[in-house]
Amino acid sequence: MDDDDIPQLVPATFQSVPVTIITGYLGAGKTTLLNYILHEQSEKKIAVILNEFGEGSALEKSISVGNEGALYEEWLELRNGCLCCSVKDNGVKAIENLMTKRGKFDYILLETTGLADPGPIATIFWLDKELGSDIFLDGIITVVDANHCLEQIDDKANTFDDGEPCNAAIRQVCLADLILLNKTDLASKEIVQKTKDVIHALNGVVDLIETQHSKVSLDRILDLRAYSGSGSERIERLLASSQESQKLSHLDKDVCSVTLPLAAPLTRGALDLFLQRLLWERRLLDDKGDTASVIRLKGVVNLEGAPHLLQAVYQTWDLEAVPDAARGGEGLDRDRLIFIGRNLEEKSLRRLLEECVDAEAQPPPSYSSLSR
Ligand SMILES: Nc1nc2c(ncn2[C@@H]2O[C@H](COP(=O)(O)OP(=O)(O)OP(=O)(O)O)[C@@H](O)[C@H]2O)c(=O)[nH]1
Ligand SMILES: [Zn+2]
Repeated sequence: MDDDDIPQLVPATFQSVPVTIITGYLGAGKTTLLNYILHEQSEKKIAVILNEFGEGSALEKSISVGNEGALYEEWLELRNGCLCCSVKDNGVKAIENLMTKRGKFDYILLETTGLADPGPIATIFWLDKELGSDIFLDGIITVVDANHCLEQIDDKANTFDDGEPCNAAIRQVCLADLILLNKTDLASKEIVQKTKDVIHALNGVVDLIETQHSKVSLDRILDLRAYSGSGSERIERLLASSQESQKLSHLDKDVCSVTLPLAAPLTRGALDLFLQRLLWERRLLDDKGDTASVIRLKGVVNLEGAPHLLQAVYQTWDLEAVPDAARGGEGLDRDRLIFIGRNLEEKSLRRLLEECVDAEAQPPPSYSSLSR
C-alpha cells in the first residue's frame, strides 16, 4: 500500500491513543472479536497488533520478526477502510514504531496469544514513561469460552514458572476489566450460570457480557477508560460493584476478590508502606500460613484530604487524584480497596494495613528509647 493513498489529516496536536488488550484462552473467540470490531465500526481507524509474546521459543521468535523494517510492510487496508497493522512483536518496540504513524489511526487493539498472562504487557502500556503521552491502556477485555472456562480454570498445567500457581485462564479472568462470556450458543444454561458464579468469585468487580460469535455493542468494549480516575461513572461503578463482591466470594477457591472498606483516611506514607509489604515483600500470610499474592488491586482512597484512585497489576501500582466531582459527593465511608488474588483474607489485610498505619505514626526509635 502506498502512503499517498491515505488522505493525510495533520492535527495540530496529537491525541494520545487508547490501547485495548484482548486476551482469553485458546479458541475463546479473540480473533472473532477483532474481526467483528474492525468490520462493525467505521469511524475509528484501528491498528491491530497480534502479540506473540509467550514462553520460551515463542518469545525469541517474536523478537526476531519484530524488527522495524518488517513492521510497516504488514500494514493492510481493510474493506471498510480502517487500517490494520499485524505486528508480531512482544510489545513496546512495535508500539513505538507504530506511533511514528500517529495521525493515521486512533485506536489500538492488541490480541494476546491464548496462553499469555496479560499482566506484564498491560503494565508496559499502563506505565511506560516513553509511551505515556502517546498511548494509554484503555482496558483489558477477556474473551471466555462458556463451555470450557471451568475446566481451564481448574487446569493445573499451563502455569508459569514465576512462582505463582495460578494458570493463564485464572490470570486472564482476574485481570479483566470486562469479560465476554462467549460461545453461549454452545453451552447449557446451567454451565453458563456456574461459569458466571466462578468468574465473579474470582473477580468481584468485573463487568460481564454474554456473547455469541463475540458480538457486542462497541460502546461497551471500546473507550472504557478502566485505568483513569477522571471518569465519574467509572468510579461510581467501582464503588457500587465492590459492595457486591464480598457476597460472591463464596466458592471454594484460593483465588478470590476481597473488599476492604476504609474507615479512616490514610497518609501517603502508610499506604506506600502497606503496598510495599504486600506487593513487593510479600509479607502477608493467610490463616493457614500461605503467602498472599495480589494479581489486581483497585481502590478509592482518601489521602490527606483528597480522593485518589489506586490501581495495581501484580507489583506495579499507581495513584491518581480523583476530582471531587467524580465521586458523586459521597463521604469517606465509601473508600475501599478491592483485592483480587490468592490467599487473601479481609482480616489479615486489615491487620497489615493497621500495622503500617501504626508504623508510620510512630517516630523512628531513638537511641534512648532503644537502650531503655
Ligand atoms: N459456535 C460458536 N463458535 C464460535 C463463537 N465464537 C467464535 N467461534 C468459533 O470458534 C473458533 C475460534 O475462534 P477464534 O476467534 O479464532 O478464537 P481465538 O481466541 O482467536 O483463538 P486462538 O487465537 O487460537 O487463541 C472459530 O472457528 C470461531 O468461528 C461462538 O460464539 N459460537
Ligand atoms: Zn486468535
